[in-house]
Amino acid sequence: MIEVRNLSKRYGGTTAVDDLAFTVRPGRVTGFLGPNGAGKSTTMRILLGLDRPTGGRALIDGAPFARLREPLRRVGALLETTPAHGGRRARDHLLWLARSNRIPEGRPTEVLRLTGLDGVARKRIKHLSFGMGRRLGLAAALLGDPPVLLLDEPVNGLDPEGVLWIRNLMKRLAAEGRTVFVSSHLMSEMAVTAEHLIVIGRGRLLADTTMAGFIAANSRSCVRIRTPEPERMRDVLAGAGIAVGQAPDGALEAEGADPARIGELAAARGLVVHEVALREASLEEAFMRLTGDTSQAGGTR
Ligand SMILES: Nc1ncnc2c1ncn2[C@@H]1O[C@H](COP(=O)(O)OP(=O)(O)OP(=O)(O)O)[C@@H](O)[C@H]1O
Repeated sequence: MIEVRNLSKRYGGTTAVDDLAFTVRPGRVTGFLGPNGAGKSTTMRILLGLDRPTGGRALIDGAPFARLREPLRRVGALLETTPAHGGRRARDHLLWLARSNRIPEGRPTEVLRLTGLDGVARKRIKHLSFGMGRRLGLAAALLGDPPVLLLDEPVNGLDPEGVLWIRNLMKRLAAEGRTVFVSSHLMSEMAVTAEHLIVIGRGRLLADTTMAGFIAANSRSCVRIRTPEPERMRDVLAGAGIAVGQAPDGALEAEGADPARIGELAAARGLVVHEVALREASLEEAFMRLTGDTSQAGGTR
């Protein structure tokens, strides 16, 4: 489990993380969202002992990273820039990591298979494609079979097959009972991957909730109506107390209305309708609504 307690980080006059507190639990994928400059990478770096907090604590299984014994067995991490020696062969890189962390020598072969890299195990890292490099980063993260995984933008720059593969891998790792904490800018991807969300803006916690709860709380669904008699439809709906707006393509839109009720009203007045469809709000819309006024990068105070 990951615990962030009253965490703050200042860089000179910039507050990157501001009294942040949340817990990431095992058994599900937790998405970490926030506009550019919200403090996601800073929080992840502090969790991994790569940066020191100005105040508060960031704990993995109850201890700060620096106090973890055999850290690769406790937490696996994929950062946007995972350093690896380009001249080294993929398998040798993993062997070196395994030896320096008392991980069994057979494990590199296992994680190479798990990440689909068996065929390139002997290639030098600098000759791997971008996607293969990401897979190697994941192989290193999984080397110690850790119960906690921290992944910073893992699907950035991957092709659709790579994106799908990482999505399924994250879900499988969570289903095995691991804590999977993943940051991403890709809302559509998070919507189908994460069950729980931590959303921050300007270093502060904005939401800590289930995916479904987040969308329900921060968005409004609307009913789309297409009819050859829009003016009459407007009047009928207005008479029933339903406010109607207009979509860019000319269709009518009724926020928070019930499609069945609209269908019944139209039928009662003999109105022709070509479409009455409920349009559920997306994670992206909910995110924009919540973070709208926090999305300027930076937090200078
Ligand atoms: N080493 C640093 N020195 C000075 N300021 C920094 C440093 N690292 C981050 N910041 C600032 O802290 C704030 C948070 O940055 P951070 O990279 O953590 O945000 P983020 O949510 O990961 O953003 P992005 O989505 O753009 O990656 C930003 O204002 C950034 O400019």
